[in-house]
Amino acid sequence: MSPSRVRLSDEQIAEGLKSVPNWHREGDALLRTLQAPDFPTGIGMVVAVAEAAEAMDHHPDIDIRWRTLHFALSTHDAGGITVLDLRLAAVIDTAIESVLAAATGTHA
Ligand SMILES: C[C@H](O)[C@H](O)[C@H]1CNC2=NC(N)=NC(=O)C2=N1
Repeated sequence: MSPSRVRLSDEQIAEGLKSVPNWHREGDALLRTLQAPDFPTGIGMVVAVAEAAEAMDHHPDIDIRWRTLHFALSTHDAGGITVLDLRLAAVIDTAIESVLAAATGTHA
């Protein structure tokens, strides 16, 4: 099994979460919930995340209800949280920020 698909320890997860402060752990998943400004922008976020996840070959669970997006990350093959989930969390944050900046015309 590649190192990236090895379940992380509680300590490793806690340490990794420091780099992705928008996320928190619940059991064997990393979770993030956010509000999009409107439904089309929320869908745009989902599309951007989907493209990034496909490129990584590591995919989030996504739930969107109007403007509320829920992301849950876990490595199914490992039955828990791996470094792939921490990497995907950072990738999702970047994708969301990019779509939001484009939608609101605010580029850093
Ligand atoms: C064959 C393919 O690489 C695997 O099925 C990938 C696809 N995307 C995945 N996504 C997630 N979240 N967990 C996995 O174990 C996983 N495995």
